Amino acid sequence: MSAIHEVTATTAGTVPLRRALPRLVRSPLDALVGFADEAGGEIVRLNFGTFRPYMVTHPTHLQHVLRDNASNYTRDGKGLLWRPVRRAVGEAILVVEGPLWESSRGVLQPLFTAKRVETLIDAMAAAIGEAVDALDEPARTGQAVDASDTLSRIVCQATMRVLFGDKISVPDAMRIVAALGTIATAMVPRLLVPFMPDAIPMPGDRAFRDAVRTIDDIVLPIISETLRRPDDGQDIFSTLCRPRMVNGQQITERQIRDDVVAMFSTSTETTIAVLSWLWPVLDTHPEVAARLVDEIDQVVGAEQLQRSHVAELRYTRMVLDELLRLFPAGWMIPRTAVESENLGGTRIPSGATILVSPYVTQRMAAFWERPGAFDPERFSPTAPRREHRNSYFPFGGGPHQCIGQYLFLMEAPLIIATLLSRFRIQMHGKGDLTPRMGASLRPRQSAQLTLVPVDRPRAS
Ligand code: HEM
Repeated sequence: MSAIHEVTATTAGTVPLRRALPRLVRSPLDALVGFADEAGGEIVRLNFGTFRPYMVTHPTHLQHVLRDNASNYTRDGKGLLWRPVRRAVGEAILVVEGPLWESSRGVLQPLFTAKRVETLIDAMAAAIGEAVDALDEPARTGQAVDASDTLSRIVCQATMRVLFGDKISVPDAMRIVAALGTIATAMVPRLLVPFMPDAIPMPGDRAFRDAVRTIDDIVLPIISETLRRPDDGQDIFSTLCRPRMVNGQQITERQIRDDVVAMFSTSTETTIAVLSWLWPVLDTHPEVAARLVDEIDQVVGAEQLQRSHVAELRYTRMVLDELLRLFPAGWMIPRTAVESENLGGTRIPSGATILVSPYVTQRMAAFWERPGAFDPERFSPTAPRREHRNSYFPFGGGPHQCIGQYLFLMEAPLIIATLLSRFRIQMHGKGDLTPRMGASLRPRQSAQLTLVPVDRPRAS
């Protein structure tokens, strides 16, 4: 029995509805961090009326939930919090547990190991370079570009090339990204009132349905075609369409569709969301911007970006680590307790909803100095070791740990370095670092950017 069980269990402290509600209405994300700070790392129960989840924030406790006793804290795709996500991605790797999850994870994971990702760097750098070429024209004419659209196009070109075998065209990929954006916004009312039955219409439902149809019209024909003509390609369609049995039955077209959509959404939305914070951060932290540009000038200069550059972009990586601390795309990780247990002195009843949030723990004063300050130095190799190592977990942990983390950590520096080696980027207006709550965390407004070409001869 671990130390976690050796104390007498008490009932979790509760944040009463009358105290929780006004703060949640004003600013839900600040409210969650506030409740966690006030509880000082103890498990706290949030009273949202009929929905009363337990928020687990201490690094020791969350490691227990996500990893050490993961089999007792399942994702329970049928649970309240998952319902809106399930309506979009159905039976996908992101939602289910058991044999179906094992089968999807088993076939997809080999595509994302550190070793395989390493082999994708040059193809990805080339695709990013091609997408960034399209910015030469607005840069030459001084026309502003929208940060979200620009990032979406770059990420789509890179991701469709290395993960989806160019089977989805970039314009179609952009339509899927837009549809997923609609879904993310349209599901917020249902995330806020998760106990509302599907049969009762809510704001956002129609936009949600239309967006799902847009996605299906693009991906279903590709799946049918790949099933008709199987090949040994290493892209996501070919991999998921290979025959495999789950629970004694052949995998269905619907299940393949759900995994394709989940993989599309995780591989694009997360990267776009995290990188969309770069512009407001650089605008409000000119010293970080200067150091980042300086590193990229030194390492990349006028060269075409390639594999050998990535390991040398050390400050770029520190900036990314800090972006992932303050704005982790997967900001909420819900679980359901299978059996009751005593977690760090608090009784967790069977069936309880558990909320683990990288966003919350990574901003708690108990574990981070000046938690709200953007300071990449925290991740410097010479920084003192963190007392609570597990207070940083932007990619989750345990059996469901993100399979895309190596890909992200390769792709994001390539995008930043390609852009900043070719342009000086000015953001219009003032950078605002307050996130908008949604399926992932994005700035409240997409930045408008002016790009000034860096004047130097381009090496071939
Ligand atoms: C900034 C980038 C990203 C962040 C912050 C992030 C975060 C996370 C987190 C927190 C989880 C755990 C969910 C849970 O435990 O329930 C997760 C799972 C997952 N992520 Fe990511 N992710 C990122 C990028 C990606 C990318 C690029 C891909 C795909 C290429 C990806 C694919 C997945 C998948 C498939 C899962 C589910 C794994 C499973 O349940 O077995 N993610 N991610």
